[in-house]
Amino acid sequence: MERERVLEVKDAAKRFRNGRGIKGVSLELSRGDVYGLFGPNGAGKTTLLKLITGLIRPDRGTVHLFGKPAATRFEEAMSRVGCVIESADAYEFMSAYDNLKLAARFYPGIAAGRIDQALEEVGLAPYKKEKAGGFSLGMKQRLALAAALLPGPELVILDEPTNGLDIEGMVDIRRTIERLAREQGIAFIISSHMIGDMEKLVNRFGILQGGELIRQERLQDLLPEGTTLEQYYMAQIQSKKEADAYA
Ligand SMILES: Nc1ncnc2c1ncn2[C@@H]1O[C@H](COP(=O)(O)OP(=O)(O)OP(=O)(O)O)[C@@H](O)[C@H]1O
Repeated sequence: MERERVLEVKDAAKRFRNGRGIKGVSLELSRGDVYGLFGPNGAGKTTLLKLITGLIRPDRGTVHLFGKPAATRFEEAMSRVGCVIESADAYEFMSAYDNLKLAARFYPGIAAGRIDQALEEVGLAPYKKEKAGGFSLGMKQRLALAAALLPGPELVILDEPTNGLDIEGMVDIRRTIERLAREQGIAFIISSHMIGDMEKLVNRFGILQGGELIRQERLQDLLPEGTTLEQYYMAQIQSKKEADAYA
């Protein structure tokens, strides 16, 4: 049976004044997919995520969320999406619970008890009364994820969720995402530089380079025996650089 289509980006382009941006990107995500968005610094990953969440408008192309055009049915579409883009900042002087209470004001009609449930889902329930200022980076990332989970989203967009985390923090976030995708069928799109770590998590991935999606694959069966995703990634980036040099 075909899984429900959660996101469809068609031929999206955005060019900034400095000539950078993204060029003709198309991608699709279905329920339960965990999609890794990889690429060098400045490749356009954050730009693409911002475009999906309506933070910037494309010059060209379309974004459909749950089968509906995001441009005209934005609020309806975004009520089913959670995102953490660019910063996982919390109000340091407030408790984890109060941070989420504040975030919950963006989602009218949220069920009572949802805050506790979201804290439970990311493993922060025992720390709910503690001030976020005393949290480790990993705990702050989990708190930001909890805020994104508040509306009970079907798609979660995460920009560099493991950036700056130690190994334990990375494994922790990865396991949380894995569980949410498996148990709740939530689709994730995650930008990251931590390719080795993401290999264990994603079922699909795309490589952005110079604003173009140069590769888009299903992880299963892709890698020859003994090859890591990191090696595959480096080979793709290198061959695009060589192709561009000869063009
Ligand atoms: N608002 C903006 N105005 C002008 N240029 C921008 C703007 N936002 C992004 N850019 C440019 O677009 C390019 C892509 O940036 P983006 O942040 O999407 O890359 P990224 O792949 O997320 O990089 P990183 O891995 O470093 O976070 C960069 O060269 C950046 O300078």
